[in-house]
Amino acid sequence: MYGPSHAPAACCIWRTRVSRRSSMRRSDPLHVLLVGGRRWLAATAALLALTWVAGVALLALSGWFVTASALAGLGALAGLNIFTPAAGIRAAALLRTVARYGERVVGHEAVLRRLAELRCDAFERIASLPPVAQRRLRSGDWQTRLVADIDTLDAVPLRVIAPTLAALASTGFAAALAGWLAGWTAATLVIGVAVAVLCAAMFAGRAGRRCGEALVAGRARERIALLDHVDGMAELAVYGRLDASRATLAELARTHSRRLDGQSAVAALAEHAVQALVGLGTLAMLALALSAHVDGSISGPVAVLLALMVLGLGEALASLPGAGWRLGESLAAAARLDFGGAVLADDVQPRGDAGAAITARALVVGFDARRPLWHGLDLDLEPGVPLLVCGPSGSGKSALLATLAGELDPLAGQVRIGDRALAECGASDVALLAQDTVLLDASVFANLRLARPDVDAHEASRLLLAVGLDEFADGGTRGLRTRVGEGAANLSGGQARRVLLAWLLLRDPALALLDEPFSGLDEAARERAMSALEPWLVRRCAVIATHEPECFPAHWPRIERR
Ligand SMILES: Nc1ncnc2c1ncn2[C@@H]1O[C@H](COP(=O)(O)OP(=O)(O)OP(=O)(O)O)[C@@H](O)[C@H]1O
Repeated sequence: MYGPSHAPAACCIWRTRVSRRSSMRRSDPLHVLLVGGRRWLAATAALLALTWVAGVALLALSGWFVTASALAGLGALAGLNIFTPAAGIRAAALLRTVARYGERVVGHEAVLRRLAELRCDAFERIASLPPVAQRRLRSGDWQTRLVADIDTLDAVPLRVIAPTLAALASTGFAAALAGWLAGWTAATLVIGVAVAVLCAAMFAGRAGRRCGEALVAGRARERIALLDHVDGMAELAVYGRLDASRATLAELARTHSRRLDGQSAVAALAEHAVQALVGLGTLAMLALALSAHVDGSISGPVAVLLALMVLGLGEALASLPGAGWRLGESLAAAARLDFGGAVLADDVQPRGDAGAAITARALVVGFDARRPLWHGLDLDLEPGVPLLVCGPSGSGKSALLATLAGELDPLAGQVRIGDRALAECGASDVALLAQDTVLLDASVFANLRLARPDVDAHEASRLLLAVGLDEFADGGTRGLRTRVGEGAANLSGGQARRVLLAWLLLRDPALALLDEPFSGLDEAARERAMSALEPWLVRRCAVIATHEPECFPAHWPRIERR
């Protein structure tokens, strides 16, 4: 309502959520993904290496067996031990299938768990941003960060780190086998092929990084524009800008698909380069092995085994360029989840600010500098002396509260909490109960736990009783687990308001801003809620916008705009 972004309103209740996570989880997402899940990642890489080694063994052993059978001829076949190689081939085939299945299960289990954690972390970060910083994020932007950017990160463990480690292990295995069977020249050739593919991967990585960065930024721009278009459709139609907005969207989509084409071209080029290098490597190994066979140092079947082993290694090496070009996209996505060094609610300056004074100097409030709603307002708020803001409907009471909460930029002047400017304060410093603050479609208890995650059923029930919601307290007719429904459809307006009051009482902000806190309550409910609220209000600075100043103690100061 008060700015370009929907995030503040949507996150209003979430913003209070206090993280109890370890400091590791607050570091950058790649660290969380790789260090936090290192055991799973190691298991994934090991299973992938096993898959590829089994693949190499399968191809090489099959080649050896077919060649040995062919060379032995029909007559001598009876003398050839076919059982050991056949068992080896079957074992390699079975191992390859089982290891591949295990790699998929372990890898995805690990990554999906980590992505879920990252998503919660990112949500907490956005919700904990000071309102001023929160408003800088457009709704499409924070949705892109929470969904698409986090999804992009799954490439790092699954398509970058695990395949690279597994490709190195497979190369090591193939080089060792080649060295054992045909000497150091064959081993060097295997390593040479791997190094050549690695160079191609680095080239693809450099090209892909630029492409990936542009893709991530473009995707965010496209989603922001799309949501702005859908949200503002009525206004765009009224001002005749619908076609222009559609054209912008189409242009963004075209640019995005051009970038995707560019990325596919890099991937295809890298894939062909790997196939060419592996093909050349296979031919080189065949030539080397045949010359060793002519020398008599290795048998014919072993020569074929060596050549096919290089061919089999191609599957492992083919993953390297993909790892390179995906890294750019993932790094760009990870950078977008940094939120400019945003801090979580409990990272913000040590609290104990609950007793701090709030000052506003020469504050000008409004939506239009030519018609300010409040002009040159000076406020000195002391804890224990709540200020009532009165005035007729539309006079700017909510606008003043939104400005004090940092959700609406002042037209001039500034607000300070203690010795800090409002922009430096964390979301936990200010609690705004706006007229449109909503409950989430979850249980009453879950909604209360958003204010303080460690609150127990006993404490939650105590507060619900205090605000007159006996039916939702533990053991009440409906109970704490009552689902509030979408838009609190399962609750009356007065009940929803009192759940929000209980939610507010669980918080400990330096500045409490209440907009018509008792709307929808009858006199008895209002009096009960007031007696719960009053001791909480007088422990901090508070500003209350109201049409009913007579509901509050007569000695509380008030300002009025007519
Ligand atoms: N986003 C906005 N952009 C422009 N003007 C707005 C916006 N939101 C509110 N206004 C206007 O600002 C004025 C003050 O609105 P505000 O909601 O602060 O009044 P209020 O005193 O809180 O009213 P009420 O008592 O009915 O809640 C109104 O004229 C309103 O139409």
